[in-house]
Amino acid sequence: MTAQILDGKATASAIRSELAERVAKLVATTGRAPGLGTVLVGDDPGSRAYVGGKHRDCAQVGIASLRRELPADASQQQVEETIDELNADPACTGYIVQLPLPRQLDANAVLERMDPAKDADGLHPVNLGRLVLGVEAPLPCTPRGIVELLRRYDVPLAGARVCVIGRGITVGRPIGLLLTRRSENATVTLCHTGTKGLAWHVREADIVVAAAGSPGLITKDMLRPGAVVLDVGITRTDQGLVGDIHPDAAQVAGWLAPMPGGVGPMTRAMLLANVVEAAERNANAV
Ligand SMILES: Nc1nc2c(c(=O)[nH]1)N[C@@H](CN(C=O)c1ccc(C(=O)N[C@@H](CCC(=O)O)C(=O)O)cc1)CN2
Repeated sequence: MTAQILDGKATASAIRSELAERVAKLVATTGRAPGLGTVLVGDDPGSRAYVGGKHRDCAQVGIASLRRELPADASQQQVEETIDELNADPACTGYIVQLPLPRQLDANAVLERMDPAKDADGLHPVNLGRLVLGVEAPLPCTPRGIVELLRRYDVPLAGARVCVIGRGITVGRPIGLLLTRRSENATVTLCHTGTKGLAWHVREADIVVAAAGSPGLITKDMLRPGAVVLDVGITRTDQGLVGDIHPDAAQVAGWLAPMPGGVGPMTRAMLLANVVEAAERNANAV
């Protein structure tokens, strides 16, 4: 067996076309394009590339770009002043702070300082709290992208056993909250570095979301034959980018969202969706 591909690149491209139409409508009705702001601190090449990709996507769908860059040794105060400026800027519909931040900065304090209504990443504590409460809020982009990718390929979630590996703030923790909503109705096991018997948990799962950042962690012998496998891990090595799913896993999986070309492009598309939805909410509020 060779896994069928959950093609995030093609799906994200289709979503961008849908969003471009919604942006054109917003421009026609409000006279203004939505604006996405990004705050990039330091010069990590990966973070710089992701931010660049976000602005290229914006240009494609007609969203305006507001780029803020700070040096690697920026102080907490400098970052918070940038946050205050974007909170106050009417041209900024929503924005993100590219993570991770350099060590000297308190990322939680930065996220808390954001206006929750402008939080395009769904990572402000108020928005994460709304997710827990089941109240409408912008959703974190990678978890939302995973759910959207599975939905567009008709992969059933109701009753599915999902094993998530990784407990980070952008993927592992929020995906459990999303998938266990009544509308998705999956059962989620969240594994992490303290989990005993990882292979047992993975083998129990119908759907595996690997977001540990540990190259080749999930091997074919760990998988239930036919499982749906999503590779969210990205490690930069001298040999290039390596995912958490070992290449051999494709021999056993039923469906595979590969890295690259699976969940990553969906993350970017969902950021645009969050911005367009914020702009639509603002337009309906006036
Ligand atoms: N504020 C945030 N920071 C981070 C997030 C996030 O959602 N919000 N997620 C990641 C980085 N990220 C977006 O910011 C991101 C990661 C990967 C991709 C992507 O398209 N990956 C490609 C492969 C990488 C490449 O080609 O260079 C793929 O999977 O095809 C997009 C966005 C951490 N920080």
